[in-house]
Amino acid sequence: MGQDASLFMQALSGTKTQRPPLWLMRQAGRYLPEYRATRASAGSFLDLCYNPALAAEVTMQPIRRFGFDAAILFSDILVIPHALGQNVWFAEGEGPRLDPVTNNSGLLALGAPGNLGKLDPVIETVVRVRKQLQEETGGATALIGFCGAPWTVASYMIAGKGTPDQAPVRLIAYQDPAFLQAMIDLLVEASTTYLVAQIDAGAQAVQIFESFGGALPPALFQRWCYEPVTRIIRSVKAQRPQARVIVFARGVGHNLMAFGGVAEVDALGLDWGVDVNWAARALQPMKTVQGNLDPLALMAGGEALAEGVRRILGALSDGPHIFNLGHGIQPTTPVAHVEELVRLVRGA
Ligand SMILES: Cc1c2[nH]c(c1CCC(=O)O)Cc1[nH]c(c(CCC(=O)O)c1C)Cc1[nH]c(c(CCC(=O)O)c1C)Cc1[nH]c(c(C)c1CCC(=O)O)C2
Repeated sequence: MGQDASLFMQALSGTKTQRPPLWLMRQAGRYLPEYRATRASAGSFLDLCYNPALAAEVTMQPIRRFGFDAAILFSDILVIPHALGQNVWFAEGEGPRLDPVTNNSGLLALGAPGNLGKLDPVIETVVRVRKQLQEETGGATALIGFCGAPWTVASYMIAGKGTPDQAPVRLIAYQDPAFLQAMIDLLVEASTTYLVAQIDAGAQAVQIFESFGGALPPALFQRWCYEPVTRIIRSVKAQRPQARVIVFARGVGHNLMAFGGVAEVDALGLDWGVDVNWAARALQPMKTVQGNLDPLALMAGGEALAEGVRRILGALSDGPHIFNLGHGIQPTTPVAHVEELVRLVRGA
């Protein structure tokens, strides 16, 4: 079965499909009891990311339960700094922690961008998932690989944790742009190598998560979001033209138009702050759009969920559209609400 046989790949290739394909950002995770069970048996979160059998298992869990149209590789955006030699760990209940890198000597202590051997188990996970998808869905479910965008990953590398408004990286962007540029360049190179490896292992599409794009003032957007992300995409597409690329730049508003003008971008992710009627007019004529249900409408369920789904389908059904949330699913979301979402989107 060719890759265009899946609804998801058709939509990503610019086709308006009969119903929008559906998947959810962070669809493998703590809202699923079977994830919590596997996670408990794996050891640490990074142990789970680097265990191909278990990582493949949790990637498949939401596919088996909900029949989503795409699976997303189970890993994390912070495996790149980890592979480059930065100390990264996930403190229980606190989120990611890293030993901060704040100057050139810290950067020089990290490994070369081409040396990503630590990520071999993640690449092995991609191989396994693609095989399982082929066996269990006949290829009807596509496989998405991913990485974080350089600005978002750099914000963790510099601050050593998640920070309100990404103040540490923003300050460095003003105080020491040469250092930040060196870090971003390292991440562009490593991310490109990593995405090409995921594609070669079986990922049909890749998504770049610029989760903290909204922290960038307009004057800084071009240099720290648009340029690094576009460099990655152009390089990946030059090497693997068959791959499809989704940009999820959260909080950048009308700057999504900039990515709409990049020929190598196939789809634009819409966060829950984007007006879908604007997206239908301004973005969808250029690109497939993906999103943008508020994850809290899904958590709430009932009429809030039904109304959110109706509004999105009403605005975006005239062009290529992939149904998704406007950001990752929250851990306390009831599974029954996800089942309801699937029914609503499939019109069943
Ligand atoms: C910023 C970011 C991170 N990781 C990611 C982003 C970008 C997307 C976004 O903005 O949400 C991306 C990510 N993280 C994870 C995936 C796996 C695939 C999937 O989407 O199902 C993906 C695509 C697993 C994960 N990554 C993490 C978990 C939870 C850890 C656990 O199970 O203990 C999972 C399932 C940990 C993580 N990893 C990160 C944070 C902030 C946290 C802690 C917060 C949280 O727990 O949700 C960094």
